[in-house]
Amino acid sequence: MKRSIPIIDLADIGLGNAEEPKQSTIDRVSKELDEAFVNIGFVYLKNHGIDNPTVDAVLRASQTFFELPDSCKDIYRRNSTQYDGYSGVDQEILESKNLHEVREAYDITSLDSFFPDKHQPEFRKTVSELVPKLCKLSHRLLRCLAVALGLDEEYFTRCHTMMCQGSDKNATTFRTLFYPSLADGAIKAGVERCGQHSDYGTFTLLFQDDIGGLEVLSGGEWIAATPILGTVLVNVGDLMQFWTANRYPATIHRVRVPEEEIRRRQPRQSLAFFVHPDNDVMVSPLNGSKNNSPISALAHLNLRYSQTYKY
Ligand SMILES: O=C(O)CCC(=O)C(=O)O
Ligand SMILES: [Fe+2]
Repeated sequence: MKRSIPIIDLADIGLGNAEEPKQSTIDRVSKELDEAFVNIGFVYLKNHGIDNPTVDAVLRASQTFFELPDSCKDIYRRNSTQYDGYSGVDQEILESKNLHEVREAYDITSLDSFFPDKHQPEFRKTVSELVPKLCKLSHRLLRCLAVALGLDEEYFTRCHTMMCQGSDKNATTFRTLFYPSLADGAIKAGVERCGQHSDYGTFTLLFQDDIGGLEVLSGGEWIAATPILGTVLVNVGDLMQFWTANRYPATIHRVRVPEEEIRRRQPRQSLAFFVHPDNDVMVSPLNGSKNNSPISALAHLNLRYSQTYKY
């Protein structure tokens, strides 16, 4: 049977609710998250409390930045020692067989980081509205996951205390992605928008526009992760898979170049929030398995980056 990505209603765990969430909601959401992560590693959340205008404002400000000439964007390029900033087409190849991955991105690990203020001041303003909400929502999900795994409710939040305070402390990254129009000709072998990969950290939150193309590999089949307005998509990262001794799979996903030319001509945008533990947190499987030695969150991430970035 073809699996599908479930939708969970966060109800009073969502950020819209001023009061503490009810224990019954925490218990229900924890159970549903556990089921979704065990079965497919992906889930849509509704009623998360991050409003569409806040998300749309970042998408619009990002688009203006990405449409600048390369000579401007080059000023903000990230490199092997400086995680924050702009990456151009082909700078990150996620699937080694691909010749081209036609994707641009801008990464932020701290709101004090360097932003393209001179060329696009709205970018800092809109990202600074959204990122604190992403941190807050992530903490609420980390609590539910601890409950789901039978741990003390603060187990994971204690390991994620420095999110968005700079990559020297915690590598959690807000990334705005832009997949340019692929106007010319047919689809070519070895050209993707985003090659197949799993994410690296604890989990990822993803907002996507309505263009589509994201697919998730489950039970040997590719399943479309169709955009659903008002939801955020959450998926398990490699480090969480290791932490949970494979209970939660870091599911492989990709973004395909659309087959219909009319859709290929349209750029696609998404916003990803890659949640990582604090750099010095030592991670080992929660079930006590001694098959692998513990690894620090930072060492794990550096290993994964070294496999994908072309500098
Ligand atoms: O753009 C998307 O929808 C997904 C991007 C992604 O998987 C990633 O950047 O890790
Ligand atoms: Fe990803």
